[in-house]
Amino acid sequence: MPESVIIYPKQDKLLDSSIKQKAYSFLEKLAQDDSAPGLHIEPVNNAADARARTGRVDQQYRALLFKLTTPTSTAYVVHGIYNHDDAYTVAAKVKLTINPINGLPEYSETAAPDPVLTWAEPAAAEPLPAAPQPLIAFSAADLTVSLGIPPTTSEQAVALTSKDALQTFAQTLPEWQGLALLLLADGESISQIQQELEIMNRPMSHEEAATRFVEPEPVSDQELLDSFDHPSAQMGFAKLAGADELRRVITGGDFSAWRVFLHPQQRTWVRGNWKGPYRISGGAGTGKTVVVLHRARRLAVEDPGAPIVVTTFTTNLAAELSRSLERLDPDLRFADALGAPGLHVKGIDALARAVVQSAGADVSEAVATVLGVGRTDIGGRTDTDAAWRQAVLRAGEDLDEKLRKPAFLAAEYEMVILPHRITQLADYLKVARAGRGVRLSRAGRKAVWAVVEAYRGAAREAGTLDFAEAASIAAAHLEATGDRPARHVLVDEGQDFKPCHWQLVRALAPEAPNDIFIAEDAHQRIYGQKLMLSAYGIRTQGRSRGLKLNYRTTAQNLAWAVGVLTGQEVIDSDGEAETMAGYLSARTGPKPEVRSFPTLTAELDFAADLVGSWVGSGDVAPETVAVLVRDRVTRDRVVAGLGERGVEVRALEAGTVKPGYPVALTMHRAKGTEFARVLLFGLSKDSMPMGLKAYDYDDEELSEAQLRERSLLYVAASRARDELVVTYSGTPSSLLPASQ
Ligand SMILES: Nc1ncnc2c1ncn2[C@@H]1O[C@H](COP(=O)(O)OP(=O)(O)OP(=O)(O)O)[C@@H](O)[C@H]1O
Repeated sequence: MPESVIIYPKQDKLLDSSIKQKAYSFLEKLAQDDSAPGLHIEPVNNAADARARTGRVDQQYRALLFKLTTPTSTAYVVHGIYNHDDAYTVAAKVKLTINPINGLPEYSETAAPDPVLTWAEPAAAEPLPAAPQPLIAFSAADLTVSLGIPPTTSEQAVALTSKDALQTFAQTLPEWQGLALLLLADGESISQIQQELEIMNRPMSHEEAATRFVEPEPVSDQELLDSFDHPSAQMGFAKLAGADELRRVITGGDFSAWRVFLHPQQRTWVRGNWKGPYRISGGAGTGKTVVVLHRARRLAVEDPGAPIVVTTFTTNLAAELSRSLERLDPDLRFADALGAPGLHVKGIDALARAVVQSAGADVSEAVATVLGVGRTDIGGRTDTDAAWRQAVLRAGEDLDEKLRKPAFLAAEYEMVILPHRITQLADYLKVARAGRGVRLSRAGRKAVWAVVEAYRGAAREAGTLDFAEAASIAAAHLEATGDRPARHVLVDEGQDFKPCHWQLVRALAPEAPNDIFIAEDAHQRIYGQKLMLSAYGIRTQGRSRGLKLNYRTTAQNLAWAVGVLTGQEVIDSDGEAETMAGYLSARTGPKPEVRSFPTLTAELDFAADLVGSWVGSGDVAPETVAVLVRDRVTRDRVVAGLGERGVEVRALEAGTVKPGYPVALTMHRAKGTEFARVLLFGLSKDSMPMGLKAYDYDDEELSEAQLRERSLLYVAASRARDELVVTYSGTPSSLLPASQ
């Protein structure tokens, strides 16, 4: 019995939770055998389209489908799951057709459109200026004949004058149309949009187009089926071949299932070939990780013998990348050992450690290059903060009082001394300290160097290395031996990498086409300091225009998150100002709520009620609800406080989110994750910004540290897919954006 292809609409809210399970099992059976008894796949009397079929989901619900039959396959396009009678009413109106201008599949309604327009502009929301400026600078006819946006939609779109109304309107349209309108309103030209969406227009007059939209030309099932392969069609529909893929996407239920389908813009980065390193940038949730995953897969499939490294800043994120790659393609070949064919997915510090360990006794030479004295007892890990304090006590008497801080010393070490492989005072006295805020006189440098020698001496005695030293030594080892254990290196969350990490990335792969691919967002820099990639041998070949479309968060959550960074200058790793202009989301939802409480107890009471109601609603899986906090102490307080109030929440440290319970985690731990509903808890003046005193030795470093705290709040807020609530007790944090 031949399996059917299911073409499924990519809509979050297609199915309500009460019907989900039944709908899943109906579609699974349909994919396996459309003649199975119980499915009742039947043509519809009086249907607008002869391809319409209904299927029995249960006693109450019917699926409305469009059946496409070709000599080699059968496909069902799912229109929706409806109450029994509604399915027939919809079937009487809707036709599956092909857009006469651009060839994309679409539904057309035979009856007049519903006069109740939910997207209508709110009358009182904005004072009406004498002549309101339209947001879209093109005529309705242009939108129709050049892009294929239906005439009525085009007329409505060009009349809109408020962004909110456009946003709401865009949501009611097929995804490619909504996106095209948002991009037009953002100032893009029609030809830019044609390129981005990879659409061509069949030339015709406006009159002819208007007729074609009302009376579409007949199209064959084969043509319709093929039209779903168009990249822009894949924005709105998922073509699922066979029960396995269906199960992965539908019952998988998690957002990452959508990673299977790429936006045309993303495909360019996945498929592109470049002579050397390439870097993409984009705001939170714009699909950078998705690009990295798909590109890694593409390289692994195209070049099966190649050792490929996929790396990121933390071990947790690396584990997540590895799981996502397995989900994306269960047949991918993974390599446990660095240098073996296949995908080797590891955090950058773990990679450094692996290189150092595998070097055996030979590592001594690289240790000497970096630290001045060769040794092989390097198994331990230096506790950097304590070690710098000790070194200051031992040798810091000449060091300016305000520079005796671990934060200053660690930054000087990681940003200047290690990357330049400085092992002697004479070299430190000469080195250019580009990019460092603090000025140092000759005597100042001598005083710093004395502390560095004490730091290194203590680590030598203890047999330890710190993370930056390990990365530096790993890079030096690979450089010296000429060993290049990877053919391709892909980096996610590159904004947090430190100079030694980049030196290691460079040393992992030989300079060759497609050697290094980097995804980063300078706005999310929460660990590192700004730097120039070119200083570490990574010269990116022209920078890719940043990704702008946010797939994760609603426009409302996005606006709040962006508000946290408004007015801040953020520099990317080519030394250029990174902009958030044009960053947009096509999804809408409730406005984030900021709630103030007189006491922590009251804040916890509210948090317990809120989290309890989110979980109790059954709209979302419990593990997609998260409480994000600034530090571990608050996290544990939330877990205990909510527990006492009868709401079980699990603290998330290492490992993955387990199903069944909401989670509480620090904002740092939340990097790279996403949740349906997020509570940012404890956003009071005393808890955020945190730890700035450590940087008060220099104004520039202090403002970088402040920016990192802002970025951290931006990271946290941009984890929220649908709903975001922010609470504090007492005085609010100064980082909260002014109410919008
Ligand atoms: N083409 C796409 N279609 C639908 N959803 C997508 C697409 N690309 C990405 N997404 C979804 O958008 C969300 C964000 O993607 P991703 O994690 O790759 O973004 P990111 O840019 O790496 O975010 P961050 O920088 O915040 O970690 C994910 O849920 C992802 O599955």
